[in-house]
Amino acid sequence: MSVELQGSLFTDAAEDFGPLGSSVTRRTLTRGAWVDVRPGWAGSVDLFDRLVDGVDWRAERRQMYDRVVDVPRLVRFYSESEPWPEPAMSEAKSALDTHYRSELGEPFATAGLCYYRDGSDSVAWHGDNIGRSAVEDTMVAILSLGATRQLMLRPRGGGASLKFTLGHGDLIVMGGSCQRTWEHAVPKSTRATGPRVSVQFRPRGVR
Ligand SMILES: O=C(O)CCC(=O)C(=O)O
Ligand SMILES: [Fe+2]
Repeated sequence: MSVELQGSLFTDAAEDFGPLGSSVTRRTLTRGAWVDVRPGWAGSVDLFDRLVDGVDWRAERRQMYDRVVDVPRLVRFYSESEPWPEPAMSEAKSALDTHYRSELGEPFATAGLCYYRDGSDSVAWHGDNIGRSAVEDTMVAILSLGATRQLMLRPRGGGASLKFTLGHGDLIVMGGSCQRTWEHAVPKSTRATGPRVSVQFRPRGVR
């Protein structure tokens, strides 16, 4: 490997998950909810490939009336007491903690991974409101890797939806009351769509 290449790799690695500082743009929603966006937070890592190949992905099943249906995506949830598969995930968490700790009042603790194999994988409208987020303000930070997909948000109970286009390395943070007053979804895409991995960081007791 040439010295020059080593140099550029070093530079790129140092740029991944850099301090969020003023690179984050906040959009205030209704009812005490907000969304922060930081495009291109992790542009240079090959974290996507390593997660796709290295994680023991599990099919998600969900009770729907009297049937159990497959949820069209693969998932893997890491608690805080379990080793995470990639050091880069811990680096991202550290940078998130540095930026949000005082506002959030606690560190991010868990990492949820979702693998959308193509455009027919999706997640339906929901709030991450299992646990404390059913009654408390909190934050859910999402690092999007791989193919570009839309994350939609809409007020719970009805109202116009907002579309956030998430490309490789983009960060979006849903905060305030967002998990209980708004819903989010990743709709199916009819376009030819490559695979995407979503990494969600949540505080303890929020799911
Ligand atoms: O794919 C995403 O970024 C969203 C995932 C999500 O909302 C969830 O797993 O709760
Ligand atoms: Fe969610």
